[in-house]
Formats: sequence, C-alpha cells, structure tokens
Amino acid sequence: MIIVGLTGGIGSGKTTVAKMFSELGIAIYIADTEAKRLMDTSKVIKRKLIALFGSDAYNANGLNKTFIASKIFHDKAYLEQMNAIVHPKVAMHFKRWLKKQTSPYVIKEAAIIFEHNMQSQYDSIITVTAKKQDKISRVINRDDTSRDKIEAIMNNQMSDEEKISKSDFVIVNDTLEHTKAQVLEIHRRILKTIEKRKF
Ligand SMILES: CC(C)(COP(=O)(O)OP(=O)(O)OC[C@H]1O[C@@H](n2cnc3c(N)ncnc32)[C@H](O)[C@@H]1O)[C@@H](O)C(=O)NCCC(=O)NCCS
Ligand SMILES: Nc1ncnc2c1ncn2[C@@H]1O[C@H](COP(=O)(O)OP(=O)(O)OP(=O)(O)O)[C@@H](O)[C@H]1O
Repeated sequence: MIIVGLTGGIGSGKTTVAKMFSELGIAIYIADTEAKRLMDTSKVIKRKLIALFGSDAYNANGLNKTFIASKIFHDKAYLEQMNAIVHPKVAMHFKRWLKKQTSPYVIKEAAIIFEHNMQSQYDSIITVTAKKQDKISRVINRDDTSRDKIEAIMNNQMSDEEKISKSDFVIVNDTLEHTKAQVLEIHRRILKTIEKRKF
C-alpha cells in the first residue's frame, strides 16, 4: 500500500486538506486524533503519563490538555518523553488500520514526520503551508486560545522552509478553492505514479 504523509505546522490546514483527499475516495488516518483517543483510553499510557507529568495530567474530563500543552510546548524534553510513550502505540494502531484499507493509496496526517526522521516510512510527503497570520487567525477562530499560545507552539515547531525542502509536494493553503485545485493535481500525479509502477 502506498502511504502518503501529510504534515504542516499548527493551523496550516492539514485536516482540511485530509478531508479533501477523503472526498476523492482516499482513506485518511489522522495520527493526532488516534493519539488523543489512546491517551484517553489506554490504561498503560495513562499510567506512564501520570508518572511523567504527575496526577494533574488527567482531570474529571480525561486528559488535561491545557496542563499537558503548558508542559510540552515549552520544554522539548517533555515533548519527546510524551511522544515516546504515545507514538509507538499509534504506530501499532496505524499498522492494523492499514491492512484493512482498499483505496489506491492512503493519507496519513501527522504533525511530526521530519522531526523524528520518519520520512522513510512514507512513499511521498505533502507539506501544507499558509501565511503565518492566516494560521494564527484560523486557529483563534477554531479554538479558545490566544495568539501568544499559538506563537509559542509555532516557535517550537520545525520551520515551513525546512519541511518544504524535504517534501515531495507542497500545498499553499490560501483560499479553499485554490487548495482544492492543488489537492486534485497532487491526487492525479500520485495515481499516475501508481499506474506507472504497475507496468
Ligand atoms: C498536547 C495536547 C494535549 C494539546 O492539545 P491542544 O488542543 O492544546 O493543541 P493541539 O492538539 O491543537 O496541538 C497544537 C499543535 O501542536 C501539534 N502537536 C500536537 N501534539 C504534538 C506532538 N506530540 N508533537 C509535536 N506536535 C504536536 C499539533 O499538530 C498542532 O499543530 C494535544 O496536542 C495532544 O494530546 N497531543 C498528543 C497527541 C499527539 O502526539 N499528536 C501528534 C501526533 S502526530
Ligand atoms: N483555506 C482556508 N480558508 C479559511 N479557513 C481555513 C482554510 N483552511 C483551513 N481553515 C480553517 O482553519 C482552521 C485550521 O485548519 P485545520 O484544522 O485543517 O489545520 P491543522 O493544520 O489540521 O491544525 P492543527 O495543526 O492545529 O491540528 C480550521 O478551523 C479550518 O476550518
């Protein structure tokens, strides 16, 4: 199965783009959603996260997102330790999910691909970018958050330039119409490559 990675910084539009591929009949896997689900449901992960962050890691509603975000997005050591607890489980879940897919290729959306040197696990990688100001205003519209918090996360993420230099495709997410046209073009090119490989 051909695995296409979809990545980008905070608010770049990864999930929006993933949905556009889904409308073209492509199976999509959102690593972040699965990671969050596992963090809420897996007893092993919960135990390890409490050992790492203390009992504030969870509250009555489940994962204490505000508390965890305040830790990991300001301290790379915490981020890496949390990722080491959660991501192997997500990788196992993805493997099982992949076996069940029948679309010509699959899209795996993941915030971190290059950061962990995982590019070899993908046949092709798409980076989504947008103007910094667009990313910030879109996230503020979507979430109950502040410009300062978003900028703190941005400053902790790999730059768009570096991601782009390592990618096979780039999507500039300005207007939704333009983004859709770029998705369609990339979809066609991937299908063409798959067809060529068959002969
Ligand atoms: C830390 C949490 C609680 C913060 O939640 P919050 O709603 O405040 O932020 P949100 O999820 O929107 O993430 C903000 C930005 O950080 C990125 N991000 C999220 N988790 C991670 C991570 N583990 N490593 C690097 N970047 C991450 C997101 O893609 C996004 O660009 C939440 O992001 C989380 O549970 N993360 C762990 C899940 C995970 O590892 N996701 C990434 C899988 S690739
Ligand atoms: N081209 C666009 N025009 C207007 N709004 C957009 C556009 N692209 C995305 N959005 C909106 O911006 C917000 C961020 O987009 P999205 O959630 O797809 O980004 P993301 O990269 O997955 O975010 P995160 O990194 O936080 O997980 C969403 O509310 C989405 O509906």
